[in-house]
Amino acid sequence: MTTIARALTIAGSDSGGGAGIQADLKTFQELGIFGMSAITAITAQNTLGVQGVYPIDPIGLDKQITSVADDIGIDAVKTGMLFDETRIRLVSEKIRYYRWKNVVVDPVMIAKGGASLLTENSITALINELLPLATVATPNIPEAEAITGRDIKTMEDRKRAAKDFYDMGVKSVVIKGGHHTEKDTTIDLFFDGNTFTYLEFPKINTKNTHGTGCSFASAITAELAKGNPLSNAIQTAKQFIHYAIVHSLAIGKGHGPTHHGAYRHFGENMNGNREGKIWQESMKMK
Ligand SMILES: Nc1ncnc2c1ncn2[C@@H]1O[C@H](COP(=O)(O)OP(=O)(O)OP(=O)(O)O)[C@@H](O)[C@H]1O
Ligand SMILES: Cc1ncc(CO)c(N)n1
Repeated sequence: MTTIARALTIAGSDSGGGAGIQADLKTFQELGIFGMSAITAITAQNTLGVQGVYPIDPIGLDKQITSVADDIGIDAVKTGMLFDETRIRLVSEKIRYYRWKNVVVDPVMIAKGGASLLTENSITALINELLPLATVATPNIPEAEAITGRDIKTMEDRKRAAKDFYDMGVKSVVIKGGHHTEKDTTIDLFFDGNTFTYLEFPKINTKNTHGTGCSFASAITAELAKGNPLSNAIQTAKQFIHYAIVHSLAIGKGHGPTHHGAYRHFGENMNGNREGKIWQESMKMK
C-alpha cells in the first residue's frame, strides 16, 4: 500500500493554468503529494489579465471542502483567492471545525495585471477571522501594506510589518520581495516571532512571473503536508519557485507562467550547491 501526504487548496481557478488552483495542483504533484481542490471562484484569465470573475455559490464551496475533508483527509491546507467576506468566513469556520494545523494563507488581493480578486471591504474579515488561523501567511508587499496599513519602502519597514502580523496573532509570516527587487536580488523576509530569516536570491530578469505567489505558497503547503518543519518548507519552496522562474515559459502574449517542472528537472539534486543566500537575525528593532 502506498501512503501519500494530502493537501487541499481553497482558491480561485485560473483558466490560463499559471496561477490559482491550477498552479497549486501542479506544485503539489511536482513535490510528490496528493492534491485536492475547493474552488471559490472561476476566473477567465490568460497571460494578458483577468477577463471575468465568476464566484462559486458558498454552498458549493462548503460542499467541496466537506466532501474531501470527511473522506480523504487533509495534512495541510492552503488558501488563495477567497473573493469576499462570506467566503473568508466560511473557510475560516471550516479550518476551525476540522482543527487543521498546517494552514498556509496567501492573502491574494490583486492579480498582476491589476484585476481585483478580493472585494475591498473583506480585509477586516481576513485580519480577524482567517489570519489568526494561519501557520504562515505569505503576503506580497502591496498585500502586507493593505493588511498592516504601513507604507513598506525599506527592509526596516518590512520588519515592522512582519511584527505587526505577529501582533495580530499570525504565527509566522513571509513578506515576499517580488515587488521590491533590490539591484540584482530579491529578498523574502520570514518572521516567526523571534527570528528574521532573509532569503536572498538572484533577481531573474523575465516578464514571465504569472503565478509565482500561488506556486510559492503551495510549495510551502506541500512540504508541511509531508511533515517537514516550517523553516525547511520555506527554504524548499524558495528553491522551487526560483527554478520555476529561471525556466519560466514564454507562452501567451503577456506575462507567461512559471515552469512547475523545473525544480524536479533541474533543481532538486543540487545538493548544497544552492543558488541563494539565507541568513538570520534575532528580533531587535529600533
Ligand atoms: N523577478 C524575480 N526574480 C526572482 N524571484 C522572484 C521574481 N519575482 C518574484 N520572485 C519570487 O517569487 C515569489 C513570489 O513573490 P511575489 O512577490 O512575486 O508574489 P506575488 O506578487 O504574490 O505573485 P502573484 O500574485 O503573481 O502570484 C517570491 O519568492 C519572490 O521572491
Ligand atoms: C485565480 C487566481 N488566484 C491568484 C492569482 C494571483 O496571482 C491569480 N492571478 N488568479
